[in-house]
Amino acid sequence: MRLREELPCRNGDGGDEKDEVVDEIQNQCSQVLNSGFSCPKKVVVVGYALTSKKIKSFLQPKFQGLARNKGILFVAIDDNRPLSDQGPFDIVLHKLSGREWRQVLEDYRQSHPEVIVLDPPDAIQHLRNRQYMLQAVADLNLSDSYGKVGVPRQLVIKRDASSIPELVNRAGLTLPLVAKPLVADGSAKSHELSLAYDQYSLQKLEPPLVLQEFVNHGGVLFKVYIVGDAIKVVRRFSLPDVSKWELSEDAGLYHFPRVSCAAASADDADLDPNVAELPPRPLLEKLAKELRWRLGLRLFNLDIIRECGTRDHFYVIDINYFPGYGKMPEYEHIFTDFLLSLGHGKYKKKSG
Ligand SMILES: O=P(O)(O)O[C@@H]1[C@@H](OP(=O)(O)O)[C@H](OP(=O)(O)O)[C@H](O)[C@H](OP(=O)(O)O)[C@H]1OP(=O)(O)O
Ligand SMILES: Nc1ncnc2c1ncn2[C@@H]1O[C@H](COP(=O)(O)OP(=O)(O)O)[C@@H](O)[C@H]1O
Ligand SMILES: [Mg+2]
Ligand SMILES: [Mg+2]
Repeated sequence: MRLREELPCRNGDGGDEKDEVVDEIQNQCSQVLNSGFSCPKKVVVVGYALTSKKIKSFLQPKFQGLARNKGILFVAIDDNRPLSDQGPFDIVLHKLSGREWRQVLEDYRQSHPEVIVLDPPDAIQHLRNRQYMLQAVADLNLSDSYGKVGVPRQLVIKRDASSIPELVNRAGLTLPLVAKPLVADGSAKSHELSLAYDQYSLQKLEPPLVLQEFVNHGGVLFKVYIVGDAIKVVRRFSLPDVSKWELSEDAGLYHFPRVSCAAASADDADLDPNVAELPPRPLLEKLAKELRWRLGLRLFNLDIIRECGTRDHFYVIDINYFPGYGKMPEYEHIFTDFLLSLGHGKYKKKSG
C-alpha cells in the first residue's frame, strides 16, 4: 500500500524508497508546511499519462492546488521509461492511444494489482468503435416511471459506398441520417460527421461508418459527466431540428462542425423550458450506475438528447472516455473527492 502515512516525517527506514516520487512528496509537503498548513497525513500518488491538450484542460492550477491541499500528488508518467520503474503510484490516470501503450498498461495491471488503473484499457477500447459503443445502453433497455432511454437505430457500413442506399432501404432507416466515422479514436477525423438528407447523397459517404437516424431534439443536448458515483449534467447546443418540409426541399450531404463541443454552454440560454428541462435525476442515476458496471468504466460522459415532442423519451448518442472534465462545474471538488475515496478505500482494505 502506498498511502504513506508518515512519509513526510520519516527519514530512516526504507531508504531505498527514496525515489523521485518520494522526493517530490517531501518537497511538496515542505512547501505545504512552509505555507502554514499542516502536512497531509496520507498522500495519494496519482501517476498521469495524458496528452498535452488534456494536461492543459484537466490539470488546471486551481485543481492541482486543491489536490495538493487534500493530500493528492500528481506525477507525470514518462512513457519512454518502463512504468514499473516509476512511482510507486496509488492510482494511474491515463488517456493515451496506441496498441503499445495499451500493452504497457495491461502488463502493469498484471504486475501491480494494488494500483488502481483508471480505466482498464480493454473497457476503453470498447468505446472506440461506434458499432459497439452504445450496445450497453441498448441492452439495458431502461424504462421506468421517470422515462425511457434508448439509442437511435443505426446501421454499420464497412465498405462499398455504392451499396448504402440499398442497405438503408432494406434496414428501413428513416432519413435524414447522421454519418459517423466507425472509429472514435479521438482523432480530428473521427469527429467529422455529416448529415445525409437524401438516398442519393449516401453514396458519397466514405465508409467505414455508422449511419444513425437523426432524432429531432430541439437543438439542445445534455452532457452527463460521470466520475465514479458522482454525476453532473450540463446543457449544450446541438444540431437544430429538421422539419419534414426541409427534408423534402434539401438534398445532399451537410458536413457539420463539432457543435456540442463549442465552448458556449446552453445552460444560461433563453430556451423553451420543455427542451431545456434536464432529464430526471433518478433516471440518470440508474443509467449511470448500470453503465459503470456494464462498461467497466468510472470516467466517462454521455451525450443524451430528448426526442422532440416528448417529455421523457431519451436517446444516448455518444459515450466518451475521460472527457473534458475541465468544463464540468465543480470538477475540482468532485474529482479530488473521487481520487481520495479510491486511495483511502485501498488503505482501509489493507488495514481492515
Ligand atoms: O478537450 P475537450 O475539453 O473538448 O474534451 C473533449 C470532449 O468534449 P466534452 O467534454 O464533451 O466537451 C469530447 O466530447 P465529444 O466527443 O465532443 O462529445 C471528447 O470526449 C474528446 O475526446 P476524444 O477526442 O473523443 O478522445 C475530449 O477531448 P480530449 O480533451 O480528451 O482530447
Ligand atoms: N442521432 C442523432 N440525432 C441527432 N443529433 C445527433 C445524433 N448523433 C449526433 N448528433 C449531433 O452530432 C453531434 C456529434 O455527434 P457525436 O455522436 O456526439 O460525435 P462526437 O463523438 O464527435 O462528439 C452531437 O453532439 C449532436 O449534436
Ligand atoms: Mg459527442
Ligand atoms: Mg464522442
